Amino acid sequence: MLQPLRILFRPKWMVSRSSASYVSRMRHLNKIKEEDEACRAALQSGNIFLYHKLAPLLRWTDSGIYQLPALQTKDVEEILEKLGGDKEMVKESILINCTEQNEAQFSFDVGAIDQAAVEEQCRGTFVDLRKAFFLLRGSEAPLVARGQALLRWHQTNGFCSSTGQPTQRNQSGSQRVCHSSGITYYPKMSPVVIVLVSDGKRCLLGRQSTFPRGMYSALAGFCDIGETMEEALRREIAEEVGLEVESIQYSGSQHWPFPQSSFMVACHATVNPDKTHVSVDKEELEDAQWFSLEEVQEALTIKVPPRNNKGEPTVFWVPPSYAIANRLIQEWANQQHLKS
Ligand SMILES: NC(=O)C1=CN([C@@H]2O[C@H](COP(=O)(O)OP(=O)(O)OC[C@H]3O[C@@H](n4cnc5c(N)ncnc54)[C@H](OP(=O)(O)O)[C@@H]3O)[C@@H](O)[C@H]2O)C=CC1
Ligand SMILES: [Mg+2]
Repeated sequence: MLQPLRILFRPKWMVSRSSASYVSRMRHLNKIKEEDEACRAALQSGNIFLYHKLAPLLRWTDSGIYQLPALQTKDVEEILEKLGGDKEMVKESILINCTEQNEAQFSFDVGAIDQAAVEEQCRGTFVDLRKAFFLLRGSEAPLVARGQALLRWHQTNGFCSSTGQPTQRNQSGSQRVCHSSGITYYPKMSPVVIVLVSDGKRCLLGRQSTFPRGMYSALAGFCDIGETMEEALRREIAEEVGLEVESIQYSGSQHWPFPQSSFMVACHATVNPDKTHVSVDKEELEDAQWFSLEEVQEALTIKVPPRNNKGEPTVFWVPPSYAIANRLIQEWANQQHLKS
Protein backbone atom coordinates (compact mmCIF):
# COMPACT_ATOMS: atom_id res chain seq x y z
CA MET A 1 0.00 0.00 0.00
CA LEU A 2 1.56 3.36 -1.02
CA GLN A 3 1.74 5.96 1.74
CA PRO A 4 1.23 9.70 1.21
CA LEU A 5 4.35 11.72 0.54
CA ARG A 6 6.06 13.28 3.52
CA ILE A 7 8.86 15.87 3.52
CA LEU A 8 11.83 14.33 5.34
CA PHE A 9 14.02 17.42 5.59
CA ARG A 10 13.72 21.18 5.83
CA PRO A 11 15.67 22.85 3.00
CA LYS A 12 18.17 25.52 4.15
CA TRP A 13 16.43 28.21 2.10
CA MET A 14 13.27 27.79 4.19
CA VAL A 15 15.01 29.12 7.27
CA SER A 16 18.06 31.15 6.29
CA ARG A 17 16.92 33.91 3.90
CA SER A 18 14.88 36.97 4.68
CA SER A 19 11.83 37.05 2.40
CA ALA A 20 12.27 40.74 1.45
CA SER A 21 15.75 40.27 -0.06
CA TYR A 22 14.69 37.01 -1.68
CA VAL A 23 11.66 38.64 -3.33
CA SER A 24 13.67 41.60 -4.66
CA ARG A 25 16.36 39.26 -5.99
CA MET A 26 13.85 37.04 -7.78
CA ARG A 27 12.14 40.07 -9.33
CA HIS A 28 15.48 41.46 -10.47
CA LEU A 29 16.43 38.08 -11.95
CA ASN A 30 13.10 37.81 -13.75
CA LYS A 31 13.54 41.28 -15.25
CA ILE A 32 16.95 40.50 -16.72
CA LYS A 33 15.67 37.13 -17.89
CA GLU A 34 12.75 38.70 -19.78
CA GLU A 35 14.09 42.10 -20.93
CA ASP A 36 16.96 42.08 -23.46
CA GLU A 37 18.12 45.64 -22.65
CA ALA A 38 18.22 44.96 -18.88
CA CYS A 39 20.14 41.75 -19.54
CA ARG A 40 22.74 43.51 -21.73
CA ALA A 41 23.28 46.07 -18.92
CA ALA A 42 23.55 43.28 -16.30
CA LEU A 43 26.18 41.52 -18.42
CA GLN A 44 28.43 44.62 -18.26
CA SER A 45 28.76 44.29 -14.48
CA GLY A 46 28.05 40.58 -14.12
CA ASN A 47 30.14 37.48 -13.38
CA ILE A 48 30.98 34.99 -16.10
CA PHE A 49 31.85 31.31 -15.58
CA LEU A 50 33.86 29.88 -18.46
CA TYR A 51 33.47 26.46 -20.08
CA HIS A 52 35.44 24.82 -22.86
CA LYS A 53 33.31 22.36 -24.85
CA LEU A 54 31.04 22.17 -21.78
CA ALA A 55 33.86 21.49 -19.28
CA PRO A 56 33.86 24.20 -16.56
CA LEU A 57 36.95 26.21 -15.63
CA LEU A 58 38.16 25.48 -12.08
CA ARG A 59 40.98 27.19 -10.20
CA TRP A 60 43.14 25.71 -7.44
CA THR A 61 43.31 28.30 -4.64
CA ASP A 62 45.93 29.10 -2.01
CA SER A 63 43.56 27.79 0.66
CA GLY A 64 43.87 24.33 -0.89
CA ILE A 65 40.44 23.99 -2.50
CA TYR A 66 39.09 24.15 -6.04
CA GLN A 67 36.95 27.16 -6.84
CA LEU A 68 34.74 28.25 -9.72
CA PRO A 69 36.41 31.53 -10.81
CA ALA A 70 33.96 34.33 -11.64
CA LEU A 71 35.38 36.54 -14.40
CA GLN A 72 34.28 40.08 -15.26
CA THR A 73 32.95 40.77 -18.77
CA LYS A 74 35.86 43.08 -19.63
CA ASP A 75 38.34 40.35 -18.59
CA VAL A 76 36.67 37.85 -20.89
CA GLU A 77 36.67 40.40 -23.74
CA GLU A 78 40.40 40.98 -23.21
CA ILE A 79 41.13 37.23 -23.25
CA LEU A 80 39.11 36.76 -26.44
CA GLU A 81 40.95 39.60 -28.21
CA LYS A 82 44.34 38.41 -27.00
CA LEU A 83 43.72 34.85 -28.25
CA GLY A 84 42.45 35.87 -31.68
CA GLY A 85 38.71 35.68 -30.95
CA ASP A 86 36.03 38.35 -31.38
CA LYS A 87 35.28 40.19 -28.12
CA GLU A 88 31.65 40.56 -29.24
CA MET A 89 31.29 36.80 -28.65
CA VAL A 90 30.88 37.53 -24.95
CA LYS A 91 27.34 38.71 -25.73
CA GLU A 92 26.47 35.04 -26.28
CA SER A 93 26.79 34.45 -22.52
CA ILE A 94 23.78 32.73 -20.96
CA LEU A 95 22.15 34.02 -17.78
CA ILE A 96 22.29 31.41 -14.99
CA ASN A 97 21.34 33.19 -11.77
CA CYS A 98 22.21 36.21 -9.62
CA THR A 99 24.11 36.58 -6.35
CA GLU A 100 22.71 37.78 -3.00
CA GLN A 101 24.06 41.21 -4.09
CA ASN A 102 21.95 41.10 -7.28
CA GLU A 103 24.98 40.59 -9.55
CA ALA A 104 24.01 38.57 -12.60
CA GLN A 105 25.86 35.28 -13.22
CA PHE A 106 26.43 33.98 -16.75
CA SER A 107 27.98 30.95 -18.45
CA PHE A 108 30.03 31.24 -21.65
CA ASP A 109 31.65 28.48 -23.72
CA VAL A 110 35.03 29.38 -25.24
CA GLY A 111 35.10 26.11 -27.20
CA ALA A 112 36.24 27.90 -30.38
CA ILE A 113 39.48 29.09 -28.70
CA ASP A 114 42.54 27.00 -27.85
CA GLN A 115 41.92 25.33 -24.47
CA ALA A 116 45.48 25.50 -23.10
CA ALA A 117 45.80 29.18 -24.02
CA VAL A 118 42.61 30.09 -22.13
CA GLU A 119 43.72 27.99 -19.14
CA GLU A 120 47.01 29.88 -19.02
CA GLN A 121 45.31 33.28 -19.23
CA CYS A 122 42.79 32.36 -16.52
CA ARG A 123 45.18 30.42 -14.22
CA GLY A 124 42.76 27.50 -14.18
CA THR A 125 41.90 24.13 -15.74
CA PHE A 126 38.84 22.98 -17.68
CA VAL A 127 37.56 19.90 -15.87
CA ASP A 128 34.96 17.31 -16.88
CA LEU A 129 31.72 18.20 -15.07
CA ARG A 130 31.31 14.83 -13.31
CA LYS A 131 34.83 15.23 -11.91
CA ALA A 132 34.10 18.84 -10.94
CA PHE A 133 31.26 17.59 -8.69
CA PHE A 134 33.90 15.84 -6.56
CA LEU A 135 36.14 18.92 -6.41
CA LEU A 136 33.79 21.85 -5.80
CA ARG A 137 32.12 23.00 -2.60
CA GLY A 138 28.39 22.36 -2.21
CA SER A 139 27.11 25.83 -3.17
CA GLU A 140 29.08 25.94 -6.46
CA ALA A 141 28.03 22.54 -7.81
CA PRO A 142 24.39 23.46 -8.68
CA LEU A 143 25.56 26.68 -10.33
CA VAL A 144 28.10 24.94 -12.54
CA ALA A 145 25.55 22.22 -13.41
CA ARG A 146 22.92 24.77 -14.39
CA GLY A 147 25.42 26.75 -16.47
CA GLN A 148 26.46 23.66 -18.40
CA ALA A 149 22.88 22.46 -18.91
CA LEU A 150 21.84 25.79 -20.44
CA LEU A 151 24.89 25.93 -22.73
CA ARG A 152 24.19 22.38 -23.90
CA TRP A 153 20.54 23.18 -24.53
CA HIS A 154 21.46 26.14 -26.76
CA GLN A 155 24.12 24.13 -28.59
CA THR A 156 21.57 21.41 -29.44
CA ASN A 157 18.42 23.45 -30.12
CA GLY A 158 19.53 25.72 -32.93
CA PHE A 159 16.75 24.58 -35.29
CA CYS A 160 12.96 24.43 -35.14
CA SER A 161 11.69 20.83 -35.03
CA SER A 162 8.60 21.89 -37.01
CA THR A 163 10.08 23.97 -39.88
CA GLY A 164 13.79 23.08 -39.75
CA GLN A 165 14.57 26.83 -39.74
CA PRO A 166 17.19 28.32 -37.36
CA THR A 167 15.87 29.45 -33.96
CA GLN A 168 16.95 32.74 -32.33
CA ARG A 169 17.65 33.17 -28.64
CA ASN A 170 16.68 36.12 -26.47
CA GLN A 171 19.52 37.99 -24.73
CA SER A 172 19.38 36.04 -21.46
CA GLY A 173 19.10 32.68 -23.23
CA SER A 174 15.93 31.72 -21.37
CA GLN A 175 14.18 30.82 -24.64
CA ARG A 176 14.62 30.36 -28.40
CA VAL A 177 12.07 31.36 -31.03
CA CYS A 178 11.44 30.17 -34.59
CA HIS A 179 10.25 33.30 -36.37
CA SER A 180 8.96 31.24 -39.26
CA SER A 181 6.52 29.10 -37.20
CA GLY A 182 6.20 31.42 -34.18
CA ILE A 183 7.09 28.52 -31.84
CA THR A 184 8.93 29.43 -28.62
CA TYR A 185 11.23 26.77 -27.15
CA TYR A 186 12.21 26.71 -23.46
CA PRO A 187 15.04 24.69 -21.85
CA LYS A 188 13.59 21.38 -20.69
CA MET A 189 14.30 18.64 -18.19
CA SER A 190 13.25 14.97 -18.32
CA PRO A 191 11.59 13.73 -15.11
CA VAL A 192 13.50 10.89 -13.42
CA VAL A 193 12.62 8.99 -10.24
CA ILE A 194 15.49 7.94 -8.01
CA VAL A 195 14.76 5.61 -5.12
CA LEU A 196 16.57 4.06 -2.21
CA VAL A 197 14.89 0.72 -1.50
CA SER A 198 15.16 -0.70 2.02
CA ASP A 199 14.04 -4.00 3.56
CA GLY A 200 14.16 -2.46 7.04
CA LYS A 201 17.77 -3.51 7.75
CA ARG A 202 19.63 -3.20 4.44
CA CYS A 203 19.44 -0.91 1.43
CA LEU A 204 19.57 -1.83 -2.24
CA LEU A 205 22.14 -0.20 -4.51
CA GLY A 206 22.91 -0.91 -8.14
CA ARG A 207 25.50 -0.10 -10.76
CA GLN A 208 25.50 0.32 -14.52
CA SER A 209 28.47 -0.96 -16.50
CA THR A 210 29.32 2.66 -17.40
CA PHE A 211 29.77 3.70 -13.72
CA PRO A 212 33.33 4.05 -12.41
CA ARG A 213 34.49 0.76 -10.90
CA GLY A 214 33.19 0.09 -7.36
CA MET A 215 30.56 2.85 -7.43
CA TYR A 216 26.98 1.83 -6.52
CA SER A 217 24.03 4.21 -6.48
CA ALA A 218 20.30 4.37 -5.75
CA LEU A 219 18.14 2.99 -8.57
CA ALA A 220 16.83 5.51 -11.08
CA GLY A 221 14.71 5.65 -14.20
CA PHE A 222 13.02 8.06 -16.60
CA CYS A 223 9.27 8.61 -16.20
CA ASP A 224 7.19 7.47 -19.17
CA ILE A 225 4.62 9.82 -20.68
CA GLY A 226 1.36 9.68 -18.71
CA GLU A 227 2.89 8.13 -15.57
CA THR A 228 2.75 9.53 -12.07
CA MET A 229 6.00 9.63 -10.14
CA GLU A 230 4.74 6.78 -7.91
CA GLU A 231 3.89 4.63 -10.95
CA ALA A 232 7.29 5.27 -12.53
CA LEU A 233 9.02 4.36 -9.27
CA ARG A 234 7.14 1.06 -8.83
CA ARG A 235 7.66 0.14 -12.49
CA GLU A 236 11.40 0.90 -12.48
CA ILE A 237 12.00 -1.19 -9.34
CA ALA A 238 9.96 -4.07 -10.78
CA GLU A 239 11.78 -3.87 -14.14
CA GLU A 240 15.33 -3.40 -12.91
CA VAL A 241 15.48 -5.69 -9.84
CA GLY A 242 12.20 -7.68 -9.84
CA LEU A 243 10.94 -6.35 -6.50
CA GLU A 244 7.53 -4.98 -5.51
CA VAL A 245 7.60 -1.73 -3.55
CA GLU A 246 5.25 -1.50 -0.53
CA SER A 247 5.63 2.10 0.64
CA ILE A 248 7.12 5.35 -0.65
CA GLN A 249 8.33 8.49 1.10
CA TYR A 250 9.31 11.63 -0.79
CA SER A 251 12.73 13.05 0.11
CA GLY A 252 13.65 15.88 -2.27
CA SER A 253 14.47 16.85 -5.84
CA GLN A 254 17.41 18.04 -7.89
CA HIS A 255 18.31 19.23 -11.36
CA TRP A 256 20.90 16.86 -12.81
CA PRO A 257 22.64 17.96 -16.01
CA PHE A 258 23.00 14.41 -17.47
CA PRO A 259 22.31 13.06 -20.04
CA GLN A 260 20.39 16.13 -21.34
CA SER A 261 19.10 17.65 -18.06
CA SER A 262 17.01 15.47 -15.78
CA PHE A 263 14.65 16.54 -13.01
CA MET A 264 15.43 14.02 -10.28
CA VAL A 265 12.62 13.22 -7.82
CA ALA A 266 14.11 11.33 -4.89
CA CYS A 267 12.23 8.90 -2.65
CA HIS A 268 12.75 6.22 -0.05
CA ALA A 269 10.84 2.97 -0.55
CA THR A 270 10.39 -0.24 1.41
CA VAL A 271 9.84 -3.83 0.35
CA ASN A 272 8.53 -6.77 2.35
CA PRO A 273 11.54 -8.18 4.31
CA ASP A 274 10.38 -11.70 3.32
CA LYS A 275 10.46 -10.84 -0.40
CA THR A 276 13.95 -9.47 -1.02
CA HIS A 277 15.24 -11.79 -3.75
CA VAL A 278 16.83 -9.57 -6.39
CA SER A 279 16.68 -10.54 -10.06
CA VAL A 280 18.73 -7.99 -12.00
CA ASP A 281 17.74 -6.93 -15.52
CA LYS A 282 21.19 -7.21 -17.09
CA GLU A 283 20.19 -4.91 -19.97
CA GLU A 284 19.82 -2.07 -17.47
CA LEU A 285 22.18 -2.87 -14.61
CA GLU A 286 25.48 -4.68 -14.27
CA ASP A 287 24.75 -5.55 -10.63
CA ALA A 288 22.46 -4.76 -7.68
CA GLN A 289 23.11 -5.80 -4.09
CA TRP A 290 21.77 -5.35 -0.57
CA PHE A 291 24.20 -3.41 1.65
CA SER A 292 24.33 -3.32 5.46
CA LEU A 293 24.46 -0.11 7.54
CA GLU A 294 28.14 -0.75 8.33
CA GLU A 295 29.04 -1.13 4.66
CA VAL A 296 27.12 2.02 3.74
CA GLN A 297 28.65 4.07 6.56
CA GLU A 298 32.12 3.03 5.42
CA ALA A 299 31.33 4.01 1.79
CA LEU A 300 29.99 7.41 2.88
CA THR A 301 33.35 8.27 4.46
CA ILE A 302 35.21 7.73 1.16
CA LYS A 303 35.68 11.08 -0.58
CA VAL A 304 38.27 9.88 -3.10
CA PRO A 305 38.36 6.07 -3.51
CA PRO A 306 41.76 4.30 -3.34
CA ARG A 307 42.93 3.13 -6.77
CA ASN A 308 45.00 0.22 -8.12
CA ASN A 309 48.01 0.68 -10.43
CA LYS A 310 45.65 0.98 -13.45
CA GLY A 311 43.97 3.96 -11.73
CA GLU A 312 40.76 1.98 -10.99
CA PRO A 313 38.98 2.37 -7.62
CA THR A 314 39.37 -0.75 -5.47
CA VAL A 315 36.55 -0.39 -2.92
CA PHE A 316 32.75 0.06 -2.71
CA TRP A 317 31.89 3.76 -2.84
CA VAL A 318 28.86 5.96 -3.53
CA PRO A 319 28.19 9.11 -5.65
CA PRO A 320 29.58 12.49 -4.47
CA SER A 321 27.78 14.55 -1.86
CA TYR A 322 26.21 16.85 -4.46
CA ALA A 323 24.34 13.92 -6.10
CA ILE A 324 20.88 13.39 -4.63
CA ALA A 325 21.67 9.65 -4.49
CA ASN A 326 24.25 10.49 -1.82
CA ARG A 327 21.67 12.38 0.21
CA LEU A 328 19.21 9.44 0.05
CA ILE A 329 21.94 7.07 1.24
CA GLN A 330 22.96 9.49 4.01
CA GLU A 331 19.33 9.89 5.16
CA TRP A 332 18.84 6.12 5.22
CA ALA A 333 22.02 5.63 7.27
CA ASN A 334 20.91 8.34 9.74
CA GLN A 335 17.49 6.71 10.14
CA GLN A 336 19.02 3.26 10.68
CA HIS A 337 21.38 4.73 13.23
CA LEU A 338 18.47 6.28 15.15
CA LYS A 339 16.63 2.91 15.13
CA SER A 340 19.59 1.00 16.59
N1 LIG B 1 21.81 12.77 -9.28
C1 LIG B 1 21.94 11.53 -8.88
O1 LIG B 1 22.19 11.24 -7.71
C2 LIG B 1 21.78 10.40 -9.88
C3 LIG B 1 21.36 10.67 -11.16
N2 LIG B 1 21.12 9.64 -12.04
C4 LIG B 1 20.65 10.00 -13.38
O2 LIG B 1 19.36 9.47 -13.61
C5 LIG B 1 19.18 9.31 -15.00
C6 LIG B 1 18.31 8.13 -15.28
O3 LIG B 1 18.85 6.93 -14.72
P1 LIG B 1 18.95 5.61 -15.59
O4 LIG B 1 19.07 4.47 -14.64
O5 LIG B 1 20.03 5.76 -16.61
O6 LIG B 1 17.53 5.60 -16.35
P2 LIG B 1 16.68 4.33 -16.94
O7 LIG B 1 16.69 3.21 -15.96
O8 LIG B 1 15.36 4.88 -17.38
O9 LIG B 1 17.53 3.83 -18.17
C7 LIG B 1 18.14 4.70 -19.10
C8 LIG B 1 17.64 4.37 -20.50
O10 LIG B 1 16.29 4.80 -20.63
C9 LIG B 1 16.08 5.27 -21.96
N3 LIG B 1 15.37 6.57 -21.86
C10 LIG B 1 14.03 6.70 -21.70
N4 LIG B 1 13.67 7.98 -21.62
C11 LIG B 1 14.80 8.72 -21.73
C12 LIG B 1 15.07 10.12 -21.72
N5 LIG B 1 14.11 11.05 -21.58
N6 LIG B 1 16.36 10.53 -21.81
C13 LIG B 1 17.35 9.63 -21.95
N7 LIG B 1 17.15 8.28 -21.97
C14 LIG B 1 15.88 7.82 -21.86
C15 LIG B 1 17.44 5.29 -22.65
O11 LIG B 1 17.50 4.12 -23.43
P3 LIG B 1 18.23 4.10 -24.86
O12 LIG B 1 19.61 4.63 -24.63
O13 LIG B 1 18.15 2.66 -25.23
O14 LIG B 1 17.42 5.00 -25.73
C16 LIG B 1 18.42 5.19 -21.51
O15 LIG B 1 19.60 4.49 -21.82
C17 LIG B 1 20.59 9.23 -15.62
O16 LIG B 1 20.74 10.32 -16.50
C18 LIG B 1 21.53 9.38 -14.46
O17 LIG B 1 22.62 10.26 -14.77
C19 LIG B 1 21.25 8.33 -11.68
C20 LIG B 1 21.69 7.99 -10.41
C21 LIG B 1 22.06 9.01 -9.45
MG1 LIG C 1 17.84 2.81 -14.30
